[in-house]
Amino acid sequence: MTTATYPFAEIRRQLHRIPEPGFQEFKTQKFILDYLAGLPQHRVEIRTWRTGIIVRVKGTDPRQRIGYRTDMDGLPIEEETSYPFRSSHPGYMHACGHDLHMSIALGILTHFVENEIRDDVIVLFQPAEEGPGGALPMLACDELQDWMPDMILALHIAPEYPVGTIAIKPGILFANTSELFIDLTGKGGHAAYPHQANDMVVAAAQLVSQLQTIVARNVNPLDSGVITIGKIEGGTKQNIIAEKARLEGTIRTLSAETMERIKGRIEAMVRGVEAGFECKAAIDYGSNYRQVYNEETLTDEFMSWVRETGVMNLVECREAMTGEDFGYFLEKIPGFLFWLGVDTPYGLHHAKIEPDEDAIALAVTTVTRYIEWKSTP
Ligand SMILES: CC(=O)N[C@@H](CCC[C@H](N)C(=O)O)C(=O)O
Repeated sequence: MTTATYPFAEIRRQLHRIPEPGFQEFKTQKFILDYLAGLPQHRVEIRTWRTGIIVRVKGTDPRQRIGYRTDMDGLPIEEETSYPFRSSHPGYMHACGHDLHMSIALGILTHFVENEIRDDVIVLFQPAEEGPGGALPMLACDELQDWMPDMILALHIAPEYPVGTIAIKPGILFANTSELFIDLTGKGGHAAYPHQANDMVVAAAQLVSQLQTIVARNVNPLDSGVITIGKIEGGTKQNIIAEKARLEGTIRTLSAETMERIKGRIEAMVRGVEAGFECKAAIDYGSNYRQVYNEETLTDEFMSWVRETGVMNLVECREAMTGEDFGYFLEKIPGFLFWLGVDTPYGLHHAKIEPDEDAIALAVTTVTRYIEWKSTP
């Protein structure tokens, strides 16, 4: 961790203390609203939507609305960083950088409150990116309709790149995602009488192993897919045969066709487990996110601008199997998302991740300069 004194790093630390689940970002929303209340009000209009916030920074002679979006929610992870400003919410942590994303959004917004710009700048604080997904309902909400941006951008922290790096590519950047929940119900019983029960721990174990064959055996090796089961629950006590088990996971693909193929194979395997173990199974796909697809013209232009200005180092990266509901914004509005290097040995969703806060000021400078450039007559 650096000892950055930049004010938005301090804001990030305060936000880091209060990670909240999707659509429960009440303290986060209040913190941001309190901050916004301290800004000169004649340049801003503020609307709330559920736990989200939409801010319009008024341009002097607006010809377009330029959007910038940040996510807001934390993750159910018990923090293990060395920070003195660790999460004050037991079992919750900002482990995906949304605290940095929000502080950068506030830095950008503050810049345009203090420095006039021709066009309107719309800053979106979007809840529930980690699930169940705030982007789709936010896009449909009444509060956004007359402020809908003409172009939009966002960033995501990237642990693997040095500070001062932007990594991006035109076209697909993040995968299609689908959550996966499978509930198995059999017959419980005494541990010593397996012949009188249907053990759902054994059924779940077999199903997890079978699911791992789908990408290896059913997906074209030249295509990409991931099935991760991140959580298994089952049973009640060590000497009771489990009546119920639940698998929770996520599916990732680079194409909609592969997503359908994988879901078809999951359904077939689950039917097989039902028959084989004489149990009942229910599949729920939870929330699904569209791929993040960077609009080619704007992305190429942004990449050239970064190279020419030298504001940061530019890396043309490969696509990743991460998901982001910002993909829904990009389906409707031309724009792009880029990775922002934060140089930490621990990856996203890790309890020890400590992003380098020097990236915050660099991101604010880069995005504000870019928006100013796009807004120049
Ligand atoms: C950037 C990032 O880590 N995003 C999350 C999005 C989660 C989508 C959904 N809840 C799922 O688990 O499928 C990710 O895990 O990639």
